[in-house]
Amino acid sequence: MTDCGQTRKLTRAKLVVLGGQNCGKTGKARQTAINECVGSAASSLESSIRWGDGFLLMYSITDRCSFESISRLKRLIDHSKQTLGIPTVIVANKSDMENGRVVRTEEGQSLASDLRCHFYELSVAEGSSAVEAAFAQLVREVRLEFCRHLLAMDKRSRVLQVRHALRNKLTRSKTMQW
Ligand SMILES: Nc1nc2c(ncn2[C@@H]2O[C@H](COP(=O)(O)OP(=O)(O)OP(=O)(O)O)[C@@H](O)[C@H]2O)c(=O)[nH]1
Repeated sequence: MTDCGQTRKLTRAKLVVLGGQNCGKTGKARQTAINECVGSAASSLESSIRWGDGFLLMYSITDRCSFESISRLKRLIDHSKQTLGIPTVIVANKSDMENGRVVRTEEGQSLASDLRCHFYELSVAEGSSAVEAAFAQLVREVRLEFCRHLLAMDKRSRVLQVRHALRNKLTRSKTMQW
């Protein structure tokens, strides 16, 4: 077991909800009663991405444009963070509006699988338990990433310590030879 959860804790995950207009971002952020910081794209997109630790990308099943913007947003996040491993979940909202559906569930699932993200189809308006589940998944991923980061830093600092000790030893033996 690692110590990253015990000695150094991630006190708050910074979560950002991004997506096209009218897809339900505001409702979702407001509904989420978890102890995390939730932001949406009120500031510029770039600064929201820089600020965030985890991203919830939302589209509406009644709006194909919002669906098509998801890949672009994911690319922007990957580019800005310079890594593909940023915690991200994809949410298809307005599942209660079956009559107006223009994006099939399988399309959302397939996109999420291509982008290696968890996928949820839900209705913010109906307040389904999937809303909480999506955020909980994102928080879990952010915590996991934080642990990975700490472990990598610990490993790097151990390597530096060993290198330093070796250098000291080598310097001492050289001094003795002289
Ligand atoms: N039927 C239905 N309507 C929803 C749902 N979620 C949000 N809405 C409605 O969609 C509209 C837009 O919701 P918002 O939460 O303001 O969407 P937004 O993405 O923050 O919108 P922008 O401010 O334009 O970015 C509102 O009229 C909501 O009531 C849902 O799950 N089902």
